[in-house]
Amino acid sequence: MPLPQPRNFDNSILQPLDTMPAPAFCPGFCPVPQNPLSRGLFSEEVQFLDPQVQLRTQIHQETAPPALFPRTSSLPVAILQYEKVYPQQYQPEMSNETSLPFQHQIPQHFLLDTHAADPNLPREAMLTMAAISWHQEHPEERNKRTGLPPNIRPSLLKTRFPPPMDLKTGTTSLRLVPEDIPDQLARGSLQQSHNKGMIRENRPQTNINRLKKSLNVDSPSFTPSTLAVPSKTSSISSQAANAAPFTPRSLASGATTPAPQSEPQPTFNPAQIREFTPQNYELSDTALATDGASDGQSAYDPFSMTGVNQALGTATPYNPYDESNNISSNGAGYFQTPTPFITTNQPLQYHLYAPIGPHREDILAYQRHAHDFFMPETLREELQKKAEATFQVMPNSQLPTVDPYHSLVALDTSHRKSAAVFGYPSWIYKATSIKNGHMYCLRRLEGYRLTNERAIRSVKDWRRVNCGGVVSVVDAFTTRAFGDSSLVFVTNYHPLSKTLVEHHFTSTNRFGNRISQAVPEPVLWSYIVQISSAIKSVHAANLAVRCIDPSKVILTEKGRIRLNACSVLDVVQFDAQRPLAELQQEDFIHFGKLILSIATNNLSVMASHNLMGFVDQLSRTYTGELRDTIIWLLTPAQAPATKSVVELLIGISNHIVDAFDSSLHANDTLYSELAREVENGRIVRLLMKLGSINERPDYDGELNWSENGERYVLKLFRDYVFHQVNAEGRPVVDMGHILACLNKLDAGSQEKITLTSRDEQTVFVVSYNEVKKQVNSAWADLQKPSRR
Ligand SMILES: Nc1ncnc2c1ncn2[C@@H]1O[C@H](COP(=O)(O)OP(=O)(O)OP(=O)(O)O)[C@@H](O)[C@H]1O
Repeated sequence: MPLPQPRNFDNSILQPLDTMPAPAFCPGFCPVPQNPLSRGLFSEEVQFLDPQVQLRTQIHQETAPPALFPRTSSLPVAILQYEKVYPQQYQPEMSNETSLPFQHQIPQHFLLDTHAADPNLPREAMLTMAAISWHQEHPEERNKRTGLPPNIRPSLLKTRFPPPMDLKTGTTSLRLVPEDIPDQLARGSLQQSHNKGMIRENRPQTNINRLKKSLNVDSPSFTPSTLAVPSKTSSISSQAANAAPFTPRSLASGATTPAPQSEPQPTFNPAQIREFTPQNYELSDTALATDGASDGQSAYDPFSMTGVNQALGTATPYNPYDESNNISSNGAGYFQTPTPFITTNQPLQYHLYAPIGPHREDILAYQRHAHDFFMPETLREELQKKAEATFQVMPNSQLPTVDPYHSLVALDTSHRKSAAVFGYPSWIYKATSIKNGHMYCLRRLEGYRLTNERAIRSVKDWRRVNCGGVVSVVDAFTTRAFGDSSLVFVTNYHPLSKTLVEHHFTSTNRFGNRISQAVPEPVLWSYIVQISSAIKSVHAANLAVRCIDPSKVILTEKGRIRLNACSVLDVVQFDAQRPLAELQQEDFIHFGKLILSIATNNLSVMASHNLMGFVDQLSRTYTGELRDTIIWLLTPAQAPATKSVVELLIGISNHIVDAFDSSLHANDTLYSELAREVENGRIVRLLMKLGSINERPDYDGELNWSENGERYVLKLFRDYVFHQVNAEGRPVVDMGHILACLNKLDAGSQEKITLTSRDEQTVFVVSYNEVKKQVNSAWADLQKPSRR
């Protein structure tokens, strides 16, 4: 079969597809990403819409410039800057500006740095100098060798995925299409594709018969009717959307009548195809040309900020995320009635979230790990473990319900209970309150008999103590639910907390021997500052802590301690009626012993009366200032003088400032993490909206609701974000791309993207802002009450 000769191609590369011999080398286009990762052999598939011909050319890797491919390159190259030509014309035709034989159409978003979350995307393409000069220097030879009609022009075959990145086999596709497709063919093809309902076609189009039937973006049949006659009600004008890509050539050149109108056909009227008819494209926006200045006319903009709205002259009638609109802002509402379900005790798979593999430190700003978009793994794991501990239940538990607390879980780590601290063995449980669903910590003193009602009422005073360094006391009562007479103290629950004994005195080496490691001095100062602040609050409430013991101070987060079991001794030793001033002075001594025991790593300090030996040990490891502070705490004031906590605070003010500063830093860090999660929360909301709209089987009796009007663009947008494929039809899975797209959608960016229908016959160029309005409009539809 004699092959038609494309004007711009050396006919040596013309091969019929069905025989498909090894393609001959032909200099041509080579999209070359700047990122050195993507270097490698690159081939291009060139197809002609001419039913007879499909071409395939192989681009040799040696077309790459020496600078980019030092090992293999030898030929000089010219670099095409597509940014220059793209905004003016998206029409797949030869660019006069560059006087190059083919213009490789790369959608603009591939060229933008902001889109560079995927480092694989090329930002410019190359044409070998050899190819340019051959085409320029041999016009006659080229005409002689290539015989395609002059209306054959190249265009992109696939635009919905980024040009490929496969190191070895990356391919992209060009195709050549006639400038004016015979109308019969066009009509037939479009009708077919319309009837097929845009059935997905994933495979690269290699079938000539398919080409016969299909259209391309050049076809005038796809011209929206409203583009031909721009009107005020047209929601997307070509000017507004920079929608040159949608403009048939005749429109771009100033003609107002596209080809189909000059030859009316009863079988096809593009204006009847809802997908391509902009009258439903944007329900309320009449001024897209003003770059979103008409936002106020949309039903609502849930993401708008007041300041921005003012700047844009917009008004938001209803913002569903406005705090005032929230029905319930208390997350605890979700857990109000936890059911005591039986669960196998499987640990969460924390490792699944952890970034695995080598960490590359030398990556550029835009080459980020997916994990960079989320909170640090350590923090996430800590929070998840705490959540898991909080909602842990004990299947088949023998523990009773202690009204109003149920689902008791024992927190004690040992069965051996000493009565050393309170005079009674004490047990600790986590429990859920039936009143509000919150978790509390129950401390049960076994075998306690209440003799004086006033004793238990003293706990009420502890409710007034509101200090971050004290575990809040909620309630106290006696109960026989455990089969004995028990006294129960209810305090706040801090999941996965450890006592200072567990934290500092139980670490062992691999032989089971205790490690005695000196606790760093800054840690001790941090404890001193925190406990001083707690004591200040307690003393200010006319109470005494009484129980400052390493086993009754809990570590709830890293470096964060709280005084626990306050109020217990007030009840248990109520009858002793010791004066408050004496108890408060005693607090300083207990405080001094606590720090001394941690500093010397010796628990016997707490019971010892001769402390000077321990104090002397301090000077080996710690500064004189710490030693002096401990001595001050341990030394009773000479009567009638008393020590006050304010005195202490003045003495350690230096360290208080340090602690305050590090607390501010920690606060800042958490705040920025929180801000990052806020963005992720927004993305989840966007996904929920898109998920509700996309592929909805019917809406208000309308079966194709999710396929029609603006929803069709959303469907294509979903493909663009989630279903990208490379030239071989393989999925391109890039979380960076997904997140970047969704963030831009959320922000309503003016950046334009190219959306291609699944049969690759229709191309929309829309901005994220327009897609965002479509999402909001469709979402508003869904929220409307039924019309029936
Ligand atoms: N409010 C609380 N929230 C969460 N866990 C707590 C709370 N209070 C104590 N715990 C945990 O319960 C466990 C037991 O605490 P407890 O005060 O009984 O210490 P202990 O070392 O068992 O002392 P003792 O031998 O005197 O009973 C510890 O792991 C502690 O971290």
